[in-house]
Amino acid sequence: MSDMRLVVVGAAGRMGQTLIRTIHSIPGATVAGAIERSGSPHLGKDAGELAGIGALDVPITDDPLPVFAKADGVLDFSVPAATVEFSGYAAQARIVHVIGTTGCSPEDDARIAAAARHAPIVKSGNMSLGVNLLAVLVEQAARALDPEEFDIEILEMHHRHKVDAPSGTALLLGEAAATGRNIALAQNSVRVRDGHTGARRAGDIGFATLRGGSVVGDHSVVLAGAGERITLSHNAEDRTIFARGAVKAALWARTRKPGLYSMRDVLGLSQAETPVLHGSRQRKG
Ligand SMILES: NC(=O)C1=CN([C@@H]2O[C@H](COP(=O)(O)OP(=O)(O)OC[C@H]3O[C@@H](n4cnc5c(N)ncnc54)[C@H](OP(=O)(O)O)[C@@H]3O)[C@@H](O)[C@H]2O)C=CC1
Ligand SMILES: O=C(O)C1=N[C@H](C(=O)O)C[C@H](O)C1
Repeated sequence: MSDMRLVVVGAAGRMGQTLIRTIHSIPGATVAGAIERSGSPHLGKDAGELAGIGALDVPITDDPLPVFAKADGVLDFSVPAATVEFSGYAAQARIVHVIGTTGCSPEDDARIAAAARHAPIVKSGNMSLGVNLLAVLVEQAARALDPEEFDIEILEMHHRHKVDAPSGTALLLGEAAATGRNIALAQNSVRVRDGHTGARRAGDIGFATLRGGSVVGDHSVVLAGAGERITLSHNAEDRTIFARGAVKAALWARTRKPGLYSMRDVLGLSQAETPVLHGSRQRKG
């Protein structure tokens, strides 16, 4: 099969630049376009030069339609309003849309699900192998432990520029815990505590958010019982882990039917009792 031609939207952002570098380093994929918002100071610049890998002859543009028409897939780590719009354009072009954008509302998610009727979409709050394996472990731990005896709290820390909370990953881990307990997260989560809150309700899944400095992404799930605590955690040290996952998702989705898929589907963790993850990374040269 020919190289997959991938467009990066939000190409000048932290993830956008990481994606340009990562696509360029992975066999089977090529940078076919780079999109930024209208008015961005980066319009017209070469995407490769901006990402620090030298010219790729891919100018950054704010006109997605002609770029999508010549591409096989879109990697999108931008903002919710743009992601919803791009999901419509990708559906129109019948190309893969990989969505890493977090902070989407239920209405945004409904529009993305509608677009997935026409093209394959992979959406996940975290594209890394480690976090998706962690989610499987959290689900298993939550299933194994009695909610009357073990309280679940999810703690996350990110860099000072992050705009949404709790993080997409914290919510993904909360969903995993809720699935393990066979409950709905929305009805059993406490996302903020302040003032005289009263005692903790058994069965709640709590969230706590820290922001500061340059932290790429730290997540811990604490299962706290009387006299003992289990902590399952993941620390992201480099954004390349998310970008590699996104490219892997695009290559995987290329041969899939229209539908909304998760990173667990891509990594084969959806059904796995004992996940086999050896040799899942590839690199050029
Ligand atoms: N799922 C995962 O694995 C991961 C998800 N993320 C998520 O990805 C998103 C981006 O994160 P990050 O790269 O740190 O953020 P940045 O702010 O660095 O990047 C976002 C980019 O999108 C651009 N943008 C805004 N509006 C549009 C538009 N209409 N069209 C095209 N581009 C637009 C921004 O431009 P400007 O700044 O000029 O407004 C910016 O360059 C966040 O939601 C984050 O949570 C991040 C890492 C991993
Ligand atoms: O904004 C970020 O940086 C990150 N966002 C994602 C999230 O909201 O969980 C994934 C990762 O933790 C980095």
